[in-house]
Amino acid sequence: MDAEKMDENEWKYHGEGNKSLVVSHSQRCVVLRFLKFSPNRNKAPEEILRHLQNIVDFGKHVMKQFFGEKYVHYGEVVQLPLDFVKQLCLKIQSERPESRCDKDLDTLSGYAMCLPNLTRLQTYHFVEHRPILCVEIKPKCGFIPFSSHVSQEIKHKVCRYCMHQHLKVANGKWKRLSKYCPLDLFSGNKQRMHFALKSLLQEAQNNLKIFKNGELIYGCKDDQDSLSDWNELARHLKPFFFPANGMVSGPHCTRTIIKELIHVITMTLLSSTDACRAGNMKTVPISRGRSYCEASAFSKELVRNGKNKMESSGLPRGCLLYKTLQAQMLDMLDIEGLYPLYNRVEQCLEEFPEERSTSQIDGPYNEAFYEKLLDLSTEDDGTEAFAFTKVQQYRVAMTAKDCSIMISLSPCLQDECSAQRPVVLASKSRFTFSVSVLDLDLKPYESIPHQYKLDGKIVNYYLKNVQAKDDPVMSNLFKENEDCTLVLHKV
Ligand SMILES: O=P(O)(O)O[C@@H]1[C@@H](OP(=O)(O)O)[C@H](OP(=O)(O)O)[C@H](O)[C@H](OP(=O)(O)O)[C@H]1OP(=O)(O)O
Ligand SMILES: Nc1ncnc2c1ncn2[C@@H]1O[C@H](COP(=O)(O)OP(=O)(O)OP(=O)(O)O)[C@@H](O)[C@H]1O
Repeated sequence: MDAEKMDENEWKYHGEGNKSLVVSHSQRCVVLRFLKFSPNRNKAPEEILRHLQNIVDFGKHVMKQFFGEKYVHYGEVVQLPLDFVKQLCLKIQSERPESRCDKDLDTLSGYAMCLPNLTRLQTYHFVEHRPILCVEIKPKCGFIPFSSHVSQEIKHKVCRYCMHQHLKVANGKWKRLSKYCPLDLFSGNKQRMHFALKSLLQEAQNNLKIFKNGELIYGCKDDQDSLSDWNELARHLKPFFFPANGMVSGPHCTRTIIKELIHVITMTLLSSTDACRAGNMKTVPISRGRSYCEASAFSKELVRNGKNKMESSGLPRGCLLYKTLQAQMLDMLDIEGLYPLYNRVEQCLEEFPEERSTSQIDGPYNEAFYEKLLDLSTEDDGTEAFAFTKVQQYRVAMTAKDCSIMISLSPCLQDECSAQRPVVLASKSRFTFSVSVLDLDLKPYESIPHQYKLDGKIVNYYLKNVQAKDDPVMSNLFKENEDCTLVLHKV
């Protein structure tokens, strides 16, 4: 990128989350990712540079090891002319969703990250000219805590996402409850995965977005503003899935196209396209915890239909969902077991402030940082070293619980075949595809007390307002099925 020749008119607003804002280049397949801050909380340019460099290093030296080279695009830090950033900020301001405007784009440092535009690219080095469809999923936490530190039984039965839904609707963040349950998506069972994906399509919230040729065509722009018409989506998808035939439109056609989409996403999510270093390490306890969530609409439906076996086929070891789950499971103690260790770290830092840098809390996130994450013991020997390791593992797990998966699909012909590019088949079409993971910024050490409080709030709200009203017959039925365990392959 030639910093001298930056022209804000070549860039457009692409999207944003809570901490960063992304603009895409209109011709080239790259995006710029800027940090955002609350007004008047601007940091010194050197601090921002270090923060961004930390994000890149964390992707490069840590998350790449967990997820595999092909799945992680860590990009690079770039320095941009301040004038360009200021003009860009003015240009995109009107397109920003209101709910995200509590934070401002950093226009003072001139630093940003440059990344491949994953909604338009199949591989980093490949510029695509053919149409491209991209599905972004933020799957959230895919397991139920197995830690003995958990104090409320409900946390062993209902997953955090399903409990949190009730609090979010009560707080007005979303209008309706979603039927999506991450445990269904992470089950590896196709029927459960289909149900999870259909639920995401019904109520996308901030967990699903669909892009066509880099433009958002489905999902939330804003808490208030969402593109969620299935007929409209089917109209966009039809040329991808039924390129040759003139299927009539209507509800049947829409359903068929949506089914095709769900099938293709499931297959790509189960595909193994990369190997990684952490794949060889003995990771997290397997076959622990429950493999289904009592609140999942799928589970409830099965029980209602008198079926007492919850299928959990297990995820193939090489697929991105499996790797995401393994990284999430670095949270072995649950926030309830972790919080006392955080306090131990705090006490240590008070006495020995220099430990903050020795223990790499604020980086550098290098090979040494990664190596320290590999100690999976859960026996507390009372040392500070144990506490530091568990705190860092927890931060990595939280990052994996909040990342997004990007699946890009590009139609290809039958005779087009490449050893490097996997292919997924639909009934009447085929696609080359790639799967990537994004938003791999290490969660801050300082957010741990917030996590602890939020966990309490979510559980208490659920116990008071939801579980108390639930049918007791239902929970008795579930008791009969408690032998189901998480079936993951041994490593
Ligand atoms: O705590 P959660 O599960 O609500 O996750 C937060 C997300 O809310 P969600 O539930 O996905 O709607 C939240 O997403 P939204 O801003 O609500 O779209 C952020 O991703 C937040 O991360 P950070 O503080 O920006 O680093 C996320 O916070 P972390 O918990 O990952 O720190
Ligand atoms: N490399 C990329 N290519 C294409 N789109 C991207 C890329 N990186 C981010 N995006 C888009 O920008 C949105 C916001 O980015 P991101 O999730 O990194 O923001 P965030 O503020 O860190 O999120 P959070 O709210 O989870 O903290 C994403 O949901 C995605 O749609």
